[in-house]
Amino acid sequence: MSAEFPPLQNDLILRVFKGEKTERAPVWCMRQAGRYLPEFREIRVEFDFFKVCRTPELACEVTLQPIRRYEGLLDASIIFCDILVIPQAMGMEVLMIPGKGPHFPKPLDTPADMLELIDLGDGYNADTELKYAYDAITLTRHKLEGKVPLFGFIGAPWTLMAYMIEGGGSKTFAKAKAWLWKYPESVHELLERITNVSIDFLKGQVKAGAQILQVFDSWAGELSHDDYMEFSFPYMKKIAFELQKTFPEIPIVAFPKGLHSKTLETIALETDYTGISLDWTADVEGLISNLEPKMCAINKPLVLQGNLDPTVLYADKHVIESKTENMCKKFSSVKYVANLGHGMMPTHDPEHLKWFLEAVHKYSRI
Ligand SMILES: Cc1c2[nH]c(c1CCC(=O)O)Cc1[nH]c(c(CCC(=O)O)c1C)Cc1[nH]c(c(CCC(=O)O)c1C)Cc1[nH]c(c(CCC(=O)O)c1C)C2
Repeated sequence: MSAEFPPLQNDLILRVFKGEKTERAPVWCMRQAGRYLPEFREIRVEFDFFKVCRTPELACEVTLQPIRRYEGLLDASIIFCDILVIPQAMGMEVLMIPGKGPHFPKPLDTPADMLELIDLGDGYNADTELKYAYDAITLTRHKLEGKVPLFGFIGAPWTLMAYMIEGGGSKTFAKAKAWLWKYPESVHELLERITNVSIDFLKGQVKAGAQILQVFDSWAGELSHDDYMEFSFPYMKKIAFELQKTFPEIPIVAFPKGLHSKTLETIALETDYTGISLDWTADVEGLISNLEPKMCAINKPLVLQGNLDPTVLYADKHVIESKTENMCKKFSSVKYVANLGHGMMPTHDPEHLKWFLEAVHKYSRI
């Protein structure tokens, strides 16, 4: 399958995920395609958000925009899509309201509403329902001309469940968390169903040409360690297990945003994730000193990704450089992929991102 694609010219990030020491840290950014780029906003004037996701030529174009703009500075691309295409594929309506974010006109209110959800399966499967995403990935692999590898992604089951119940973003996640205590059996059924669709979707993305995968558990930090272990961990674990079983050569990264060291350690030690992406609140030095000997003992390299606070990109060049240098130093003893601790923001200045990328190139060199 991959033999049909142009040969890869920059495999830095793939080598890090294999546990190799590299000449410098590879770098990419979550939401590197998006509203902070004027060329993206131009496309969004004309096309609705999900229209862009569903039109392979448009999704490919916006995926390539940052690769073109930051020529030679980014070491990976990520397919333009959204985590909410899974709830859509399961039959829920999701709108993207400009300036506000995702909106579900009919969120799940009680477990009875789960009856209307569709499982991808016989006659209605991920291959047909999410074909647009696979076509976008295949087209993008060709159009990238082997410049950098392409990430595919999904949202973690807990994070998707939270959106499906809240109907959009939330400050407290009170509705989604109330389900955990009121309807634990239905919650596990729902998480299992989302997990199975997600596994099919990730496998389809790899078959279409994705070379690395990331699972975004953006709302992991809303759960205590014990609740994370009950309501997110088993499903996260199953996803990595199934993907590694089928595609052992494809790295898979977990981004469990907002978790503390104990839970992060459990993910590193007890799952098949190739790497863990950290946000800026993580205790990097503490995590590395505790975890590295334990990973050594199980013969698994510790690969970490992250974690500059995205708001640092509002600072001037000098501050961005010194914060990036400091970040690179903290991770220098492990296999490391530089990134932000969360996504680019619409009000970021594209020039400031360039300073960050250049600083990684400069300060992560060994
Ligand atoms: C650019 C963009 C995206 N999604 C949304 C936007 C902005 C909307 C617009 O253009 O109008 C709406 C869009 N979609 C979502 C949100 C978050 C809403 C909220 O805060 O609750 C918004 C504004 C939901 C979503 N969507 C995603 C996550 C996980 C990462 C994270 O935590 O930020 C989440 C939580 C993943 C995502 N979403 C996107 C990507 C593309 C690839 C890239 O990174 O360049 C990715 C990986 C693309």
